[in-house]
Amino acid sequence: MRFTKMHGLGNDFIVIDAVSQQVDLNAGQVRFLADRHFGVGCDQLLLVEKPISANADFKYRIFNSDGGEVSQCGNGARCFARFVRDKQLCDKEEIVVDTDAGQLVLGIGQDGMVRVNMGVPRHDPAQIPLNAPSQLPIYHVVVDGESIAFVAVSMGNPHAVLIVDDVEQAPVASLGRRLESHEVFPQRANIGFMQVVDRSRIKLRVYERGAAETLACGSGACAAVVAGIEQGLLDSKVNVCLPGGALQIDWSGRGFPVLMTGPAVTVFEGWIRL
Ligand SMILES: N[C@H](CCC[C@H](N)C(=O)O)C(=O)O
Repeated sequence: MRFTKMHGLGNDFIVIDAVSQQVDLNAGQVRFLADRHFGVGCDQLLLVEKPISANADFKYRIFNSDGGEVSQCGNGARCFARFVRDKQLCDKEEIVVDTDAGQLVLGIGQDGMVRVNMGVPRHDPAQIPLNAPSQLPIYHVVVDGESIAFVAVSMGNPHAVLIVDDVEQAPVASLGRRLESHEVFPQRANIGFMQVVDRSRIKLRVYERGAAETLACGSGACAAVVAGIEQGLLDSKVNVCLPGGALQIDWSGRGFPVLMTGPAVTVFEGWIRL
């Protein structure tokens, strides 16, 4: 099976063309391919498939390194666009992809940066999903006797955003792991730790569902900007500084889509027998 190794700000992917080759992976095979010692190594594995909808060009499927299939991956969407363009699978200015959470629209600019319309964020607990009786601006859960405040939002995948004074000092590994699988999130969640630098700049670290802390999280960057704007802390155009680099996130408010712009890099091509 042919694959391409790519990354978006160090959030790395195995990308597989499942249009021109027959691909049928089970969770164990995904875990093997994602393993950084016994396999190829990646945070997520992405499949490029034939579309479901009449107006779409492809179906975009995403698997975390723990083998679980999920519905959204922002950095992966940029790599998806770069992949289909470089492989000459699609030469359209705008590429429409079906995902399990709706459609994304991808475009590659003259500067080589990739723009993604990440869709409209969802706040209803049932759509996140979140075990809460009603929609609140801030939720609280108790972890090890401490009350933790967070903003909850779905970008097609569940996110909890914590506002912290200093991301470098934030307990990303310990608290991120506990919150990721907290019972308040029936499908687990991605946990973002956001430091507001000013109204147009944040620092962010993300403990990802099914992958632990990554160098960058595209949907997490979108969720953090939405949370910051909802809390009145940010303007509509925000530079998000992640450990692996920076993304530009734009959001005009409820009912509007979140727009993400950033790089996508091909590292190497490979072939593996499963
Ligand atoms: N861990 C995420 C999927 C990958 C998201 C991230 N890599 C991104 O760039 O959005 C989840 O389980 O929802």
